[in-house]
Amino acid sequence: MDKLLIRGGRPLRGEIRISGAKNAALPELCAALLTPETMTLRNIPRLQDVATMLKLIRNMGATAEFSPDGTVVIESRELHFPEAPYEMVKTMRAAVLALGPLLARFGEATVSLPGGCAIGARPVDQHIKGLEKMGAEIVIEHGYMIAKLPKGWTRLKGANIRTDMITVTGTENFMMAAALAEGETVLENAAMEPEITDLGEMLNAMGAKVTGHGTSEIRIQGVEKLHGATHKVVSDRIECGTFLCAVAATGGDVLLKDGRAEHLEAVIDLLKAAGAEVQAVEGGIRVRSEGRLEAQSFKTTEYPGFPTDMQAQFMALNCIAEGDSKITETIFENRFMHVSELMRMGARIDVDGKVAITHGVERLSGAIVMATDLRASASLVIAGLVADGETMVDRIYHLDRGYEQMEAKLRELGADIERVK
Ligand SMILES: CC(=O)N[C@H]1[C@@H](OP(=O)(O)OP(=O)(O)OC[C@H]2O[C@@H](n3ccc(=O)[nH]c3=O)[C@H](O)[C@@H]2O)O[C@H](CO)[C@@H](O)[C@@H]1O
Ligand SMILES: C=C(OP(=O)(O)O)C(=O)O
Repeated sequence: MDKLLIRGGRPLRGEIRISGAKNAALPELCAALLTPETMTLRNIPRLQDVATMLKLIRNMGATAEFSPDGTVVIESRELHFPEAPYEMVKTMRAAVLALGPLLARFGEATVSLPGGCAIGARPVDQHIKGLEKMGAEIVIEHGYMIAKLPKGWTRLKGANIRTDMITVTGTENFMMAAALAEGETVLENAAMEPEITDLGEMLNAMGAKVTGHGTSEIRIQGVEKLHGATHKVVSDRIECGTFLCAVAATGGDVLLKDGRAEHLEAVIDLLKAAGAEVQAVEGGIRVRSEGRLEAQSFKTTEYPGFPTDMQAQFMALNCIAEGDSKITETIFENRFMHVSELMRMGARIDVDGKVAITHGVERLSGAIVMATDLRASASLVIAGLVADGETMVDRIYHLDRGYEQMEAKLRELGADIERVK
């Protein structure tokens, strides 16, 4: 199993390019199934989750060519197997995003229930309820959601859907299903993440009629057919935020090309309050930092609030900053798995339910630590970059799910980091 060996203590300098967003690429690969015509997606990141999604859609009968320049060309004229089997869903929850498009275009879908994961229970009840409001008949059998249209129906019907909480992939499933439904769908309490806006733009490029994406009320006027199109995946704000935290923690001066400051306001405001210099520049974001930063308290909330996917990385920064911080996780009930590993490196953290209090220490010391989920892994890498001596991060298959060439990018910036078997 691959591990990362990091010798800490080097500032980061230079420039790297931020990749396309995992959380936009995954729904958009599924959205390509909404048309029999050729779809071209550019700026697709080379990640384990993308490889799993491509395997999934090829398994259904679609063709998908991934070129070295990050372009994926997909054709799904017919699908002989509109299913997302457990084997694939268990390693990538986002496979649930196949449900909406398959049902909308083929009138049937069989998708494994994802089950819980390290960060929480993560049920998909809202996805099911919303699609049922559009007329879908969904039964749970043998761990699978088996969905079909009622007898005599050829399309889903538009509906008013108000979810009990804001759900990102739920909103995406409804947008894709509604694009081919009969009549209008109104999504209230919709997620507003930049990945939702990007999906809306892609659907519109395919001939869909989506308005309000990026606000809490999205309207989709269903059309009979969608056509082929080309779309460029938005840049990954979480990868960008992770590098911002890494530079703020180690000190240095880095240009993050293609980083979108307007998608990271909550994170950037907090980094500035901590004492880092962060500037939107033409074509990216420049971050500079020196000396010890001041710890910052924050609470994770839906976009445009502080993202839960950045909580672990900012916590690593707070651990070596001056003073205490209070971190409240409101999205997932079990997203502090990195705490005990950070403590093994000398961090001082108290956890009580959904609140973690960090007490800044002057230095961390390298240790063997274990990654438990994607962003927890990123926080351990940041801790390793500032720690004295060697840090070995084990189980980095989590990291490979969502970061493209993280160690190569860090090495380019001067970090002493290598992948070992
Ligand atoms: C592929 C992708 O885009 N993943 C992101 C997406 O995950 P994902 O879309 O799975 O997360 P949601 O926005 O759906 O989850 C928000 C909260 O709602 C709950 N919930 C959600 C759906 C449902 O049917 N029932 C229910 O109870 C979840 O357990 C969680 O507590 O948004 C999360 C929150 O920003 C991010 O951390 C993930 O990186
Ligand atoms: C939790 C995440 O992803 P997923 O929803 O794919 O598990 C993440 O990207 O931090």
